[in-house]
Amino acid sequence: MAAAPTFKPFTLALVQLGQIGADKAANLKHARDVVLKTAQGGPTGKKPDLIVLPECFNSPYGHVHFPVYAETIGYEPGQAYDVAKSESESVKLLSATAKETGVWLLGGSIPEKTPDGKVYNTSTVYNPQGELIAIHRKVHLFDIDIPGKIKFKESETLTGGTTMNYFDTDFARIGLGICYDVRFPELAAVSARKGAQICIYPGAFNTTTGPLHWELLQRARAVDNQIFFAMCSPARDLNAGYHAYGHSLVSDPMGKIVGELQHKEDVLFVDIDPEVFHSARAGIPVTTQRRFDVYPDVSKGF
Ligand SMILES: NC(=O)CCC(=O)C(=O)O
Repeated sequence: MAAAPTFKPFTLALVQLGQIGADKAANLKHARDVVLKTAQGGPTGKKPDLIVLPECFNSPYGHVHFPVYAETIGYEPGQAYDVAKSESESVKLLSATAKETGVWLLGGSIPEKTPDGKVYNTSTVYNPQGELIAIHRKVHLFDIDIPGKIKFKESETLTGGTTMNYFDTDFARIGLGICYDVRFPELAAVSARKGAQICIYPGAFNTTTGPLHWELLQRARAVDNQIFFAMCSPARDLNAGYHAYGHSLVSDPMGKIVGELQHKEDVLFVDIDPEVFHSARAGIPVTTQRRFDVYPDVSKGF
Protein backbone atom coordinates (compact mmCIF):
# COMPACT_ATOMS: atom_id res chain seq x y z
CA MET A 1 0.00 0.00 0.00
CA ALA A 2 1.28 3.46 -0.91
CA ALA A 3 2.05 5.84 1.95
CA ALA A 4 -0.75 8.29 2.73
CA PRO A 5 -0.28 11.77 1.25
CA THR A 6 1.08 14.45 3.56
CA PHE A 7 -1.92 15.93 5.31
CA LYS A 8 -2.29 19.55 4.13
CA PRO A 9 -4.87 22.22 4.95
CA PHE A 10 -7.90 22.11 2.68
CA THR A 11 -11.43 23.43 2.42
CA LEU A 12 -14.27 20.95 2.50
CA ALA A 13 -17.79 21.78 1.33
CA LEU A 14 -20.76 19.58 2.26
CA VAL A 15 -23.78 20.21 0.04
CA GLN A 16 -26.97 19.49 2.00
CA LEU A 17 -29.10 19.13 -1.09
CA GLY A 18 -32.87 19.70 -1.15
CA GLN A 19 -35.44 19.16 -3.91
CA ILE A 20 -34.70 15.43 -4.31
CA GLY A 21 -37.88 14.11 -5.91
CA ALA A 22 -39.15 11.61 -8.45
CA ASP A 23 -37.68 13.39 -11.48
CA LYS A 24 -34.12 12.12 -11.85
CA ALA A 25 -33.18 14.67 -14.51
CA ALA A 26 -34.34 17.48 -12.20
CA ASN A 27 -32.40 15.96 -9.26
CA LEU A 28 -29.24 15.82 -11.35
CA LYS A 29 -29.66 19.34 -12.69
CA HIS A 30 -30.23 20.74 -9.22
CA ALA A 31 -27.18 18.90 -7.84
CA ARG A 32 -25.05 20.27 -10.67
CA ASP A 33 -26.33 23.83 -10.20
CA VAL A 34 -25.59 23.77 -6.46
CA VAL A 35 -22.13 22.22 -6.97
CA LEU A 36 -21.26 24.88 -9.57
CA LYS A 37 -22.32 27.61 -7.13
CA THR A 38 -20.48 25.95 -4.24
CA ALA A 39 -17.29 25.80 -6.30
CA GLN A 40 -17.31 29.58 -6.54
CA GLY A 41 -16.54 29.73 -2.83
CA GLY A 42 -18.14 30.06 0.57
CA PRO A 43 -18.68 33.04 2.85
CA THR A 44 -14.97 33.90 2.68
CA GLY A 45 -14.90 33.50 -1.11
CA LYS A 46 -12.38 30.67 -0.78
CA LYS A 47 -12.84 27.96 -3.42
CA PRO A 48 -13.32 24.53 -1.80
CA ASP A 49 -10.89 21.71 -2.61
CA LEU A 50 -13.47 18.95 -2.16
CA ILE A 51 -17.24 19.08 -2.56
CA VAL A 52 -19.49 16.33 -1.17
CA LEU A 53 -23.08 15.45 -2.08
CA PRO A 54 -25.50 13.44 0.10
CA GLU A 55 -26.56 9.81 0.05
CA CYS A 56 -29.01 8.90 -2.73
CA PHE A 57 -29.06 12.35 -4.29
CA ASN A 58 -30.50 11.36 -7.69
CA SER A 59 -33.41 9.25 -6.46
CA PRO A 60 -36.02 9.29 -3.70
CA TYR A 61 -34.69 7.26 -0.75
CA GLY A 62 -36.58 3.98 -0.39
CA HIS A 63 -36.10 0.32 -1.27
CA VAL A 64 -38.84 0.41 -3.92
CA HIS A 65 -37.04 3.24 -5.74
CA PHE A 66 -33.49 1.80 -5.82
CA PRO A 67 -33.98 -0.72 -8.68
CA VAL A 68 -35.98 1.82 -10.70
CA TYR A 69 -33.32 4.53 -10.48
CA ALA A 70 -30.31 2.20 -10.62
CA GLU A 71 -27.65 2.84 -13.27
CA THR A 72 -24.84 0.68 -14.57
CA ILE A 73 -21.48 2.16 -13.58
CA GLY A 74 -19.08 -0.66 -14.47
CA TYR A 75 -16.09 0.66 -12.50
CA GLU A 76 -13.40 -1.84 -11.56
CA PRO A 77 -10.77 -0.70 -9.05
CA GLY A 78 -7.31 -0.50 -10.58
CA GLN A 79 -8.64 -0.53 -14.17
CA ALA A 80 -8.88 2.50 -16.46
CA TYR A 81 -12.41 3.89 -16.68
CA ASP A 82 -13.59 5.88 -19.67
CA VAL A 83 -16.37 8.21 -18.51
CA ALA A 84 -17.26 8.99 -22.14
CA LYS A 85 -18.26 5.33 -22.57
CA SER A 86 -20.11 5.12 -19.23
CA GLU A 87 -23.73 3.95 -19.29
CA SER A 88 -24.44 6.06 -16.20
CA GLU A 89 -25.92 9.50 -16.80
CA SER A 90 -25.15 10.41 -13.17
CA VAL A 91 -21.47 9.46 -13.58
CA LYS A 92 -21.26 11.53 -16.77
CA LEU A 93 -22.83 14.55 -15.10
CA LEU A 94 -20.69 14.32 -11.96
CA SER A 95 -17.52 13.85 -13.98
CA ALA A 96 -18.30 16.85 -16.19
CA THR A 97 -19.13 18.96 -13.12
CA ALA A 98 -15.89 18.04 -11.36
CA LYS A 99 -13.92 18.88 -14.52
CA GLU A 100 -15.73 22.15 -15.09
CA THR A 101 -15.14 23.31 -11.51
CA GLY A 102 -11.64 21.85 -11.18
CA VAL A 103 -12.59 20.56 -7.72
CA TRP A 104 -12.58 17.05 -6.17
CA LEU A 105 -16.14 15.72 -6.04
CA LEU A 106 -17.48 12.96 -3.80
CA GLY A 107 -20.74 12.33 -5.59
CA GLY A 108 -22.90 11.33 -2.63
CA SER A 109 -24.39 7.98 -3.56
CA ILE A 110 -26.66 6.61 -6.25
CA PRO A 111 -28.36 3.24 -6.78
CA GLU A 112 -26.06 1.11 -8.95
CA LYS A 113 -27.00 -2.07 -10.86
CA THR A 114 -24.50 -4.71 -11.87
CA PRO A 115 -24.72 -7.35 -14.64
CA ASP A 116 -25.49 -10.10 -12.09
CA GLY A 117 -28.77 -8.32 -11.25
CA LYS A 118 -27.63 -6.88 -7.93
CA VAL A 119 -28.33 -3.32 -6.84
CA TYR A 120 -25.95 -1.38 -4.58
CA ASN A 121 -25.96 2.00 -2.85
CA THR A 122 -22.76 3.41 -4.35
CA SER A 123 -20.57 6.49 -3.92
CA THR A 124 -18.42 7.68 -6.80
CA VAL A 125 -15.40 9.98 -6.52
CA TYR A 126 -13.98 12.29 -9.23
CA ASN A 127 -10.71 14.16 -9.38
CA PRO A 128 -10.54 17.76 -10.68
CA GLN A 129 -9.88 16.40 -14.18
CA GLY A 130 -13.25 14.63 -14.06
CA GLU A 131 -11.81 11.11 -13.84
CA LEU A 132 -13.75 8.55 -11.80
CA ILE A 133 -11.07 7.36 -9.39
CA ALA A 134 -12.89 5.43 -6.62
CA ILE A 135 -16.22 3.95 -5.63
CA HIS A 136 -17.64 2.68 -2.35
CA ARG A 137 -20.63 0.35 -2.15
CA LYS A 138 -22.47 0.71 1.17
CA VAL A 139 -21.30 -2.25 3.20
CA HIS A 140 -23.86 -2.32 6.03
CA LEU A 141 -27.44 -2.18 4.83
CA PHE A 142 -29.90 -0.03 6.76
CA ASP A 143 -32.35 -2.60 8.10
CA ILE A 144 -34.01 -1.37 11.27
CA ASP A 145 -37.39 -1.69 12.97
CA ILE A 146 -38.21 0.65 15.86
CA PRO A 147 -41.90 -0.08 16.51
CA GLY A 148 -44.16 2.93 16.06
CA LYS A 149 -41.26 5.02 14.78
CA ILE A 150 -39.41 3.71 11.76
CA LYS A 151 -39.07 0.48 9.82
CA PHE A 152 -36.69 0.44 6.88
CA LYS A 153 -35.17 -2.48 5.02
CA GLU A 154 -32.59 -1.63 2.39
CA SER A 155 -31.93 -5.36 1.99
CA GLU A 156 -35.35 -5.75 0.32
CA THR A 157 -33.66 -4.58 -2.88
CA LEU A 158 -30.01 -3.77 -2.13
CA THR A 159 -26.92 -5.93 -1.71
CA GLY A 160 -24.15 -4.87 0.67
CA GLY A 161 -20.72 -4.01 -0.71
CA THR A 162 -17.79 -6.21 0.14
CA THR A 163 -14.81 -3.86 0.07
CA MET A 164 -13.16 -1.16 2.15
CA ASN A 165 -12.39 2.00 0.19
CA TYR A 166 -10.40 5.17 0.43
CA PHE A 167 -8.92 7.62 -2.07
CA ASP A 168 -5.85 9.82 -2.13
CA THR A 169 -5.86 13.50 -3.05
CA ASP A 170 -2.94 15.90 -2.98
CA PHE A 171 -4.06 17.04 0.51
CA ALA A 172 -5.25 13.89 2.37
CA ARG A 173 -6.19 10.23 2.29
CA ILE A 174 -9.97 10.05 2.62
CA GLY A 175 -11.79 6.99 3.98
CA LEU A 176 -15.21 6.21 2.53
CA GLY A 177 -18.44 4.85 3.96
CA ILE A 178 -22.14 5.50 3.56
CA CYS A 179 -24.55 6.42 6.35
CA TYR A 180 -25.39 3.24 8.35
CA ASP A 181 -21.72 2.22 7.89
CA VAL A 182 -20.95 4.79 10.65
CA ARG A 183 -22.52 2.47 13.24
CA PHE A 184 -19.78 -0.11 12.61
CA PRO A 185 -16.58 1.27 14.13
CA GLU A 186 -14.39 -1.25 12.35
CA LEU A 187 -14.82 0.44 8.97
CA ALA A 188 -13.49 3.81 10.11
CA ALA A 189 -10.83 2.11 12.26
CA VAL A 190 -9.49 0.22 9.26
CA SER A 191 -9.48 3.39 7.11
CA ALA A 192 -7.64 5.31 9.83
CA ARG A 193 -5.07 2.55 10.35
CA LYS A 194 -4.52 2.51 6.59
CA GLY A 195 -3.58 6.17 6.84
CA ALA A 196 -6.83 8.08 6.26
CA GLN A 197 -6.69 11.43 8.01
CA ILE A 198 -10.39 12.06 7.37
CA CYS A 199 -13.41 9.88 6.74
CA ILE A 200 -16.35 11.26 4.77
CA TYR A 201 -19.65 9.41 4.63
CA PRO A 202 -22.63 10.67 2.61
CA GLY A 203 -25.62 9.82 4.81
CA ALA A 204 -29.35 10.23 5.32
CA PHE A 205 -30.18 9.54 8.96
CA ASN A 206 -33.84 9.72 9.93
CA THR A 207 -35.66 11.97 12.39
CA THR A 208 -35.98 9.20 15.03
CA THR A 209 -32.35 8.16 15.38
CA GLY A 210 -30.82 11.38 14.07
CA PRO A 211 -31.28 13.52 17.20
CA LEU A 212 -29.75 10.79 19.40
CA HIS A 213 -27.06 9.22 17.26
CA TRP A 214 -26.00 11.37 14.28
CA GLU A 215 -23.62 13.65 16.13
CA LEU A 216 -22.65 11.07 18.75
CA LEU A 217 -21.51 8.48 16.21
CA GLN A 218 -19.49 10.94 14.14
CA ARG A 219 -17.73 12.42 17.15
CA ALA A 220 -17.10 8.90 18.45
CA ARG A 221 -15.52 7.74 15.16
CA ALA A 222 -13.45 10.94 15.11
CA VAL A 223 -12.18 10.47 18.68
CA ASP A 224 -11.73 6.66 18.40
CA ASN A 225 -9.42 7.13 15.46
CA GLN A 226 -8.14 10.67 15.98
CA ILE A 227 -9.24 11.69 12.49
CA PHE A 228 -11.59 14.28 11.03
CA PHE A 229 -15.02 12.81 10.39
CA ALA A 230 -17.74 14.30 8.17
CA MET A 231 -21.20 13.27 7.01
CA CYS A 232 -23.27 14.99 4.31
CA SER A 233 -27.07 14.61 4.48
CA PRO A 234 -29.91 15.60 2.18
CA ALA A 235 -32.09 18.44 3.47
CA ARG A 236 -35.29 17.44 5.28
CA ASP A 237 -38.37 17.22 3.07
CA LEU A 238 -41.53 16.47 5.02
CA ASN A 239 -43.38 15.77 1.75
CA ALA A 240 -40.97 12.94 0.90
CA GLY A 241 -41.55 9.31 1.90
CA TYR A 242 -38.36 9.40 4.03
CA HIS A 243 -37.58 12.32 6.30
CA ALA A 244 -33.84 12.94 6.40
CA TYR A 245 -32.41 14.43 9.57
CA GLY A 246 -30.16 16.96 7.82
CA HIS A 247 -27.49 18.45 10.13
CA SER A 248 -24.52 17.76 7.85
CA LEU A 249 -21.56 17.88 10.20
CA VAL A 250 -17.78 17.86 10.55
CA SER A 251 -16.00 16.74 13.72
CA ASP A 252 -12.31 17.30 14.34
CA PRO A 253 -10.02 14.57 15.80
CA MET A 254 -10.70 15.85 19.35
CA GLY A 255 -14.44 15.36 18.83
CA LYS A 256 -15.11 19.07 18.51
CA ILE A 257 -17.83 19.95 16.01
CA VAL A 258 -16.19 22.37 13.60
CA GLY A 259 -19.28 22.88 11.46
CA GLU A 260 -22.91 21.79 11.37
CA LEU A 261 -25.97 22.76 9.32
CA GLN A 262 -29.63 22.79 10.35
CA HIS A 263 -32.17 20.83 8.27
CA LYS A 264 -32.76 23.04 5.22
CA GLU A 265 -30.82 23.08 1.94
CA ASP A 266 -27.50 24.74 2.66
CA VAL A 267 -23.76 24.29 2.16
CA LEU A 268 -21.26 23.79 4.99
CA PHE A 269 -17.74 25.09 4.31
CA VAL A 270 -15.05 23.94 6.74
CA ASP A 271 -11.31 24.65 6.67
CA ILE A 272 -9.61 21.42 7.70
CA ASP A 273 -6.52 22.08 9.82
CA PRO A 274 -4.02 19.18 9.98
CA GLU A 275 -2.45 20.74 13.07
CA VAL A 276 -5.47 19.56 15.12
CA PHE A 277 -4.87 16.01 13.85
CA HIS A 278 -1.17 16.11 14.80
CA SER A 279 -1.70 17.71 18.21
CA ALA A 280 -4.51 15.26 19.12
CA ARG A 281 -2.23 12.32 18.33
CA ALA A 282 0.75 13.85 20.14
CA GLY A 283 -1.20 14.78 23.26
CA ILE A 284 -3.27 11.58 23.61
CA PRO A 285 -1.10 8.95 21.88
CA VAL A 286 -3.68 6.13 21.62
CA THR A 287 -2.56 5.39 18.06
CA THR A 288 0.72 4.04 19.51
CA GLN A 289 -0.73 2.60 22.73
CA ARG A 290 -3.04 -0.06 21.26
CA ARG A 291 -2.60 -3.52 22.79
CA PHE A 292 -2.75 -5.87 19.82
CA ASP A 293 -1.22 -8.50 22.12
CA VAL A 294 -4.53 -8.40 24.06
CA TYR A 295 -7.06 -7.95 21.22
CA PRO A 296 -6.77 -8.27 17.43
CA ASP A 297 -6.00 -5.43 15.04
CA VAL A 298 -9.09 -5.30 12.82
CA SER A 299 -7.11 -3.68 10.04
CA LYS A 300 -4.84 -6.71 9.55
CA GLY A 301 -5.50 -8.52 6.31
CA PHE A 302 -6.82 -5.57 4.34
N1 LIG B 1 -29.47 5.86 5.22
C1 LIG B 1 -29.13 5.21 6.30
O1 LIG B 1 -28.30 4.34 6.28
C2 LIG B 1 -29.85 5.66 7.54
C3 LIG B 1 -29.14 5.26 8.81
C4 LIG B 1 -29.87 5.70 10.02
O2 LIG B 1 -30.80 6.50 9.97
C5 LIG B 1 -29.44 5.14 11.29
O3 LIG B 1 -30.12 5.41 12.30
O4 LIG B 1 -28.44 4.43 11.34
